[in-house]
Amino acid sequence: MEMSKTLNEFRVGSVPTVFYIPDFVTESEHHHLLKTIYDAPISKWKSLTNRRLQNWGGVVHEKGLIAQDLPPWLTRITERINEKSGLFPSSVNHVLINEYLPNQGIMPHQDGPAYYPVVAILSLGSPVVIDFTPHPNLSCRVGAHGKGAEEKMSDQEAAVMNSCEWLDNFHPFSIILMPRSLLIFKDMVYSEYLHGIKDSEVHGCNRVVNVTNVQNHGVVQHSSGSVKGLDSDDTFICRANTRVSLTCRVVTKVHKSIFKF
Ligand SMILES: O=C(O)CCC(=O)C(=O)O
Ligand SMILES: [Fe+2]
Repeated sequence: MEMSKTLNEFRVGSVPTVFYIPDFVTESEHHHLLKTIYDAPISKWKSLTNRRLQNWGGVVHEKGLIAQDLPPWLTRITERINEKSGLFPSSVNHVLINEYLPNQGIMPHQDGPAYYPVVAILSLGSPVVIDFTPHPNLSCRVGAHGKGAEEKMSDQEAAVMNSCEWLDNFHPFSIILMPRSLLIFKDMVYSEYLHGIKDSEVHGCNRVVNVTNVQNHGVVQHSSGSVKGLDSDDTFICRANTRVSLTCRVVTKVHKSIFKF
């Protein structure tokens, strides 16, 4: 990341709380991170049905984080994320490392209330497309301004809800995550959108909002109509390799130990 640039210069798309920073780590750091991740004991990996993950920083419980110090090879990265973004209230204290084979992904989801509503995702390995979709309940929640469902909306509030204003502002969008890039999203994108990665080897790019960031890499292809599920002239990327991502967050409630003395 160029020192002179402010975070705002990395904003992408039409929502104001998504940032895409290319080249956040160097080629050499990329290589060493992957090596260190794969040098971890096999027991460090937890296998899920559609991906593997390593959990660093401790276990997240309902009541907060049973904290464990992050290893220095991770704090070197998380401290840079803290410093360059200026968006976290304290040091990043939790890192989830996800590994995806080319036909694996992660279902559309929200990260939930245990975390401070800022996420920084460092990408390694194969490029992928991450999709953001407005939460199905969004219309109710935005329209009611946080009121309980049983509370009645005023006519004015109902008018706001039905106006094009929010409809125009909340639509699906996608971002290509190149290796070595950092994606940051926060606030309403954290709370009002779902994010997910399709479990297919081909990812459509028609809704990608950061195409200019990836133009030089030659990864985006144009369909001639012969790729399954794509219309002619649709754009797409092919995932040939494994992707590894580091999801860096702050768990606000921290317990040093589960034992009381
Ligand atoms: O791998 C990614 O880019 C997304 C990971 C994610 O959404 C999560 O760990 O909650
Ligand atoms: Fe997530």
